[in-house]
Amino acid sequence: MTVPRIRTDDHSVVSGAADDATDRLLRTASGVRPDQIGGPSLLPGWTRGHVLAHVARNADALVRLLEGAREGRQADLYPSRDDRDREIEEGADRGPEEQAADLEDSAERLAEAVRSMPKKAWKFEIRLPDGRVFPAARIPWMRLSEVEYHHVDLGLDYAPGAWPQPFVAEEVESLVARFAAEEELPPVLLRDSGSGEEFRIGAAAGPAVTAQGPASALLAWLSGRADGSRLTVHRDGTPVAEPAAVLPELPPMR
Ligand SMILES: O=C(O)/C=C/C(=O)CC(=O)C(=O)O
Repeated sequence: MTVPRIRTDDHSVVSGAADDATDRLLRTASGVRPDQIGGPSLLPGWTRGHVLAHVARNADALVRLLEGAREGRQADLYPSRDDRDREIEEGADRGPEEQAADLEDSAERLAEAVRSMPKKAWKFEIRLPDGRVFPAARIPWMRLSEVEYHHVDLGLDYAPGAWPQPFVAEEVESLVARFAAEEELPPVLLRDSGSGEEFRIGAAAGPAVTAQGPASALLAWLSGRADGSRLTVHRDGTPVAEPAAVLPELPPMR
């Protein structure tokens, strides 16, 4: 089976995908009941309200990056990590209607910032404090990732199986690249049961366990959104009854 691909710096195509993802999230957000909003999300210590407030403030943070790129200067996503966390806390306790309205308004501000980017500004090189450097053209992918992962984090009806295939294919490769040389991580050979593709992560010594499943289930585990219990795991060729007890726990990105 050929997996459809998408270039993560194709800002025009990815912006369309991010808008579609945002529409799906808005549909979910507008159906959240008052008794659900303060309930736990899949992210430790965060309610669904924290997740929705974070996605709204992330749109504003990405507008700051886009404005900086447009003006040819480095901009910060957030004034500081403390400011980021404070804004999320402050927004977490709002009711579902206010959350959904903020999500929609902030997404519209981001869409407007994307629309007003001159062509050459997409090439501006962004430098993040963690040392990563990439063209502004990759900002829409940052947004797509935030929206897709955090939609699942709400722990409502949107599950990893709903992630679009092109998103899954790129993110699996990206997380495999991140974890491939991790000395602390026991080796795991991941096999995509749809395409047959294999990926290896973890550089610690010892034989690899194999974990097989649909690409979306591999990504759910790699991104810390699932414990791997939906994967078929073998150790030394023998099926493992409790995959979650054998697979290393990976941290959820927020
Ligand atoms: O690190 C990335 O690739 C993406 C980062 C973001 O989109 C910004 C955030 O993580 C945030 O808004 O907290």
